[in-house]
Amino acid sequence: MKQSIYESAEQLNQQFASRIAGLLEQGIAETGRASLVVSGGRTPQGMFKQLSEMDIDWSKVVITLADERWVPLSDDASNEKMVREHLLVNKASQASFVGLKNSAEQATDGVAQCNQAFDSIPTPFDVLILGMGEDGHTASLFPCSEQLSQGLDLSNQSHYIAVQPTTAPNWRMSLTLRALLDSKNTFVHLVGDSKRQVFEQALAGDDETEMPIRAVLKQSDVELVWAP
Ligand SMILES: O=C(O)[C@H](O)[C@@H](O)[C@H](O)[C@H](O)COP(=O)(O)O
Repeated sequence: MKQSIYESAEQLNQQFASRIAGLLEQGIAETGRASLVVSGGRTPQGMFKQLSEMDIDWSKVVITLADERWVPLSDDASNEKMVREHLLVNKASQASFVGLKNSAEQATDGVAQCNQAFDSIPTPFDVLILGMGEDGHTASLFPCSEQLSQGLDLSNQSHYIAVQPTTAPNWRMSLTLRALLDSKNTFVHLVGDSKRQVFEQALAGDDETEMPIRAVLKQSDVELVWAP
């Protein structure tokens, strides 16, 4: 597996952001548009700031999320809120954004609308950036959730799945494994020694229901991007 290891999170943020910008430019040159799928959580925030300042034609870029927490957009747990504050600013404010949280009361009732909105995202994705939780979840494919098997089922035609983690608050909306695999460039972006250890553990084993990130690692050409 390709690994890009940096000395510090600052160095990672700068260099990773410029690589992503290059891949998006390449996508625009090839097809006129490009898609960037990002994850929520804390890890990407510093990198988003750097990326937002990259000088590319953001008006041709569609940004979306790998997963979302089913909370109002004003809630601090909202990944869309975080992306709007950290990524859809500066030059990147010209990008289009496809959010996952919609007006459905329950995440399960929001899946159909997410699937419709998916049509406006160029596929295969140009860039997919995944995070990972300490339990081996990625996007919102949580090992503890009842819905995991549907999320990992490659014959599932839905692009999204509503998920209830038992170890984290809020229902989620997540891209399914099948949708996650349809990307030209897939990165797992991790910071810190404990995440690195969990990642090594994921690489060393086989059981996808124990650590769902394994399903992505086994089936796509993932690059690890890491800093201490
Ligand atoms: O909405 C989310 O929770 C995510 O997209 C999730 O998959 C995240 O990437 C990991 O939980 C890591 O989160 P941290 O970066 O906060 O550790």
